[in-house]
Amino acid sequence: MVTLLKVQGITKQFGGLLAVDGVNLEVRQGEILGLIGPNGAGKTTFFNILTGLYVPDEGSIEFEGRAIHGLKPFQIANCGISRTFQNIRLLKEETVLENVKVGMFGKTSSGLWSSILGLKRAKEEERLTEEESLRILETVGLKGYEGSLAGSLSYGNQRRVEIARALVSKPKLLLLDEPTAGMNAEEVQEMSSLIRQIRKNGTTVILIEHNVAMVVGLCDRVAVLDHGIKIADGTPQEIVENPDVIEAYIGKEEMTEVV
Ligand SMILES: Nc1ncnc2c1ncn2[C@@H]1O[C@H](COP(=O)(O)OP(=O)(O)OP(=O)(O)O)[C@@H](O)[C@H]1O
Repeated sequence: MVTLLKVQGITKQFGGLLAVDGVNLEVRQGEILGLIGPNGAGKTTFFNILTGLYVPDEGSIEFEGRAIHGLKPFQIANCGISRTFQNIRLLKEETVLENVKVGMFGKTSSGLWSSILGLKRAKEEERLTEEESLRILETVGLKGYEGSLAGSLSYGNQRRVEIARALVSKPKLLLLDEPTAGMNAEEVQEMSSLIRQIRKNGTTVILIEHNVAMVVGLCDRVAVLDHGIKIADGTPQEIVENPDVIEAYIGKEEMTEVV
């Protein structure tokens, strides 16, 4: 399988704390990779490094063979990496459609002045963005919600809007930071189906997730962080049987439930 993302020796320190410590990780095109680990293990910091919010102290990141560490967030987004956040970040007083269209920001080629002056090219881009946003809303199961205020939607549906916003720019790699946080069992099932659909449509996924049963059922491979160090990487079955993982993270009882 083709390697999409290759991370080598990535390290990030905050004061005396090594939040991410020499992490190596390869992500293959078309896979769903789970990233798990206890609270404070460095998972979100790792996403922040991948997306350019943090510059790593050491290490390299290649995306499709091109070095991307040190690039600005918008440059990394333009390479085809998109994300959602742990805490829902929507414009709650705006419509669902407007929220999704925001995901195209920086992608359209018409400049600010063309937009303000309503030039033909800007209008055409606006129409295409709207069309694509409506298509993505249908993919994530929100057809008919485009005119609703984002803040009026259920928690689960707000998460879908966030995912739609991340997908509208047609990313090659989607990073999902705890997409099922606060969801009930039915919503978790629906989220798993949506992630499978996203992969089927051609997007590779890295998923930070605390719900181990979901990770085991959904992911092709799982990587485990503990205190910033990657302690394991393998198939879900290998991970749930790995003694280091059991000790560091989940505890024997919980692990046996999902094996
Ligand atoms: N900007 C920052 N400044 C200082 N410390 C930070 C910063 N960002 C993260 N940290 C610290 O780095 C460590 C890793 O945090 P991170 O949020 O990456 O963990 P996590 O695995 O995502 O945890 P959780 O599962 O709770 O979301 C934590 O100790 C955190 O307090």
